[in-house]
Amino acid sequence: MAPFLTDWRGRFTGRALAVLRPADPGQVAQLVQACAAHRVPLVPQGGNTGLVLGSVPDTSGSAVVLSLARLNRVRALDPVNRTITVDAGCILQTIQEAACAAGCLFPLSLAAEGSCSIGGNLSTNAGGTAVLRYGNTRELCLGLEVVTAQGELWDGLRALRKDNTGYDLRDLFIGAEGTLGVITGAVLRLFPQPKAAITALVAIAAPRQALELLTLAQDRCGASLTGFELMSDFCLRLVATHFPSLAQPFVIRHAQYVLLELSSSESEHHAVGLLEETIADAIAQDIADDAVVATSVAQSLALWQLREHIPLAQAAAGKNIKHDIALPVSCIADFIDSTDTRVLAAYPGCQLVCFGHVGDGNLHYNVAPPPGTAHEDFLAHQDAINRIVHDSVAAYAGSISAEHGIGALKRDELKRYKSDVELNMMRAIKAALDPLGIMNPGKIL
Ligand SMILES: O=C(O)CC[C@@H](O)C(=O)O
Ligand SMILES: [Zn+2]
Repeated sequence: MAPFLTDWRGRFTGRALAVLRPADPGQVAQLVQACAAHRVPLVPQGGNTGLVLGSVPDTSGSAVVLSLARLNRVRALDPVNRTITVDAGCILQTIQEAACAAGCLFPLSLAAEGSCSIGGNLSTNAGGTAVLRYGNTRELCLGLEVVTAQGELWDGLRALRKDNTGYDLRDLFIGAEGTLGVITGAVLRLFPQPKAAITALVAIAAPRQALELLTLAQDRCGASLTGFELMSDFCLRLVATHFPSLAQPFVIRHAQYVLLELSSSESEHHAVGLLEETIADAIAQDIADDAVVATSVAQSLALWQLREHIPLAQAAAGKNIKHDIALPVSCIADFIDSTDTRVLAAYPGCQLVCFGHVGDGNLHYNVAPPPGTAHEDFLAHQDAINRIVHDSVAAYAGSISAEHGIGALKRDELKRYKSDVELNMMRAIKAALDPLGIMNPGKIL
């Protein structure tokens, strides 16, 4: 059972009575019925790539893990309706490839796409790198199939873009992290494939310039702007240390970088032209200091690899304290300035690994120990550091979880930052749909 009991970051290992591996939604329903009859808690699990301990059991050993991995079929694809219907255990990359083979795009894209599954993406309302243009997983889902906490199979696999027939149950299960029921299938939206996607790495002096560049790029490029990621020089140095084979384009270092992606429904020529004009404008207005534009798919991929290896480089460096936060885009530079000051005043020398989906107002504000300090020892400061960072998030009316969810890791933080009015509505929903409290207990609430 070992791989099902430990989280991706290796931070926590739970215990379980058993790992259940049903083959189809009917078997999931039967298993949930049996668990309900015997009051056995269930922990639904997809690819187990989550970062907030949402898909591993606690240490009581009283629960079973319900793996959806064998529910891995693409059920149907409708190129005219532009939808794909899939099992919950389908690997995200398999869905992307099936869409591509039909000349369509399924835009959800994140570093774990080779091993995460769509059920987990839906259950956490995963974000990733294409949210700016296509939205979160929630926006990409039209219908769901769910096994309720009573073990009934709800067929909500509607392939409709409009459906105003009462409470939106689909949206309740999305982002519920398996605490209300088990998602077993989904109807997802597909999009036309862009003709070209061009990437650039733009060097800037500070996060404030990233916001100016974002406004400029959105004004100039509109919906063609499909990616906008910020990363500090420290992040790229970390990648260079742990993945020296990845080429770093800048010889002279700059303080911050923006990875910018433009997609065109017209042609590569159009995308390159638009990107070059935008960057030239940014340099003329002193927003950007320098830039490299990828001139081939391989070069584009190499730039994205630098970005996607930041969490891997952090994992290789040792344990760190992660914050996945959302802010109004306009507050990002002020947030970084003021929070850096506060964290560094309390923990001189600690390493701030700040990067993320700035186009969506989503930062990964990760804190690692000062060089030479044992990473394990540093985790003792987790609560105090969370307090500084999350209080700062609250001061800017942000959110303590943008795209990773709450799981068990941030449950106490959620209690601190949500109002009683909101928490009580959430508890009422939980009690109504899962009165026995067997669905992923201890997660979120
Ligand atoms: O490890 C992190 O903090 C972020 C992981 C992921 O959301 C990413 O954007 O790469
Ligand atoms: Zn992210």
